[in-house]
Amino acid sequence: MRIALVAHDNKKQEMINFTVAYEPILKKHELFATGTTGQKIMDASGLNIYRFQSGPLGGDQQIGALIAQNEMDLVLFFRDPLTAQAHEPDISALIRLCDVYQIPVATNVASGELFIRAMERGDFNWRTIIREREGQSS
Ligand SMILES: O=C(CO)COP(=O)(O)O
Repeated sequence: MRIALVAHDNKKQEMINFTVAYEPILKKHELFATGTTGQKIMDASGLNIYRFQSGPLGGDQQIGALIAQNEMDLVLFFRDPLTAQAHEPDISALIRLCDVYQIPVATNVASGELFIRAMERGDFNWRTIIREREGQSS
């Protein structure tokens, strides 16, 4: 599974705690993140993460592009709902694309935990099937 990890500044510590706690599961997957989130996770854990640009500099859009190409399976985006973000349109666009392509997206740590456990149980194996099928037809 390809997993995108994104956290706004006030949620970065939650994301770090989350990824450290679930490192044994996460390390079995291909991980992507926006710039600062990815750096902080790598500093705190042994996880290897492909980092895009920082969110305000286009990182959310880069993740959105992978979703539009059907190359992302799960998005864990711990949003800060109490702080205005200069790149709000990019954030909305990323979440919108998740809905367009029916990609599971968790916007807080509670739903993130449910998703990670579901993934470990194999509940998201349908994503692999869809990706392989679409890969063959294109
Ligand atoms: O702003 C973000 C997502 O909208 C996150 O970006 P950073 O991980 O670079 O802080």
